[in-house]
Amino acid sequence: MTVEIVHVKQLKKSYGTNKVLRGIDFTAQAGEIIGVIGKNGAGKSTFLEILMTLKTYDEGNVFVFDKEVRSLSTHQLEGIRKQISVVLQPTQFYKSLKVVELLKLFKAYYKSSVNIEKIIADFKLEPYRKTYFNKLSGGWKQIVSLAIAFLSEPKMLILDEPTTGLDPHMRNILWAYITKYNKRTGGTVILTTHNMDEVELYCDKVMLLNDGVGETFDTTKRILDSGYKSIHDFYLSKVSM
Ligand SMILES: Nc1ncnc2c1ncn2[C@@H]1O[C@H](COP(=O)(O)OP(=O)(O)OP(=O)(O)O)[C@@H](O)[C@H]1O
Repeated sequence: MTVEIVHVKQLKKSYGTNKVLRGIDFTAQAGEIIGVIGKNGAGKSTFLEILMTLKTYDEGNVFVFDKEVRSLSTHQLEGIRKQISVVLQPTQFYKSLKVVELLKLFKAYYKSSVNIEKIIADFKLEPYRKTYFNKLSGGWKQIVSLAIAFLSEPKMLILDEPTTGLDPHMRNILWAYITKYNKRTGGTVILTTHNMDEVELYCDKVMLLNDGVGETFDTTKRILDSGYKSIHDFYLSKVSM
């Protein structure tokens, strides 16, 4: 049986006169890993922020866990947000804490049963456990932010360009974690990336945002079976500069 986690119908969103989303249809079933792709400025982050319930929209319907986001009270929104994890930009607050302290703090906040030592091992954070967050390099800050996102054992994880700025080993570590989390908990992952190889390797489905609409929304396998050599080729043939 499939369980629908997100259902979007004819979603429209403008910033002033800039019509960014012009009628998006989209669904995410429990357990899917979906890659949202498209050129710079296509509206990927805007779309994800609407799914995170952080941004308002102008027209259409957005259902998350079967609830229409627009009609929810603040209290109901909080209930939904508890089940979603997102990677937000670290705040000033992070700076004064060591990696292990941050993880412990968020574990307590989320009332998570995840083992901190396992997270430290999985994300290769052992050498940095006592390093202050603000002394970490950009890529390691990102890894810590991602580790925090996994701490809550979310039903849905929304990641905006999670691998940008990570070296090849760290990308592999993150993808290994995402796929393990997905298999173990059946959690749904929706992410944006400009790396088409990652989409091809790890995503069940692909949503191509182009000119404000979902030009293609299909399984990675069907796209490849339809004759494209790779998702990279598919992207280049569909999207002009
Ligand atoms: N808060 C905002 N106010 C006004 N315009 C915005 C705002 N956020 C985004 N935009 C505009 O909306 C369009 C889509 O931006 P968005 O960041 O969603 O695209 P993106 O596909 O994530 O881009 P990238 O791949 O470069 O990160 C762009 O033209 C951008 O300038």
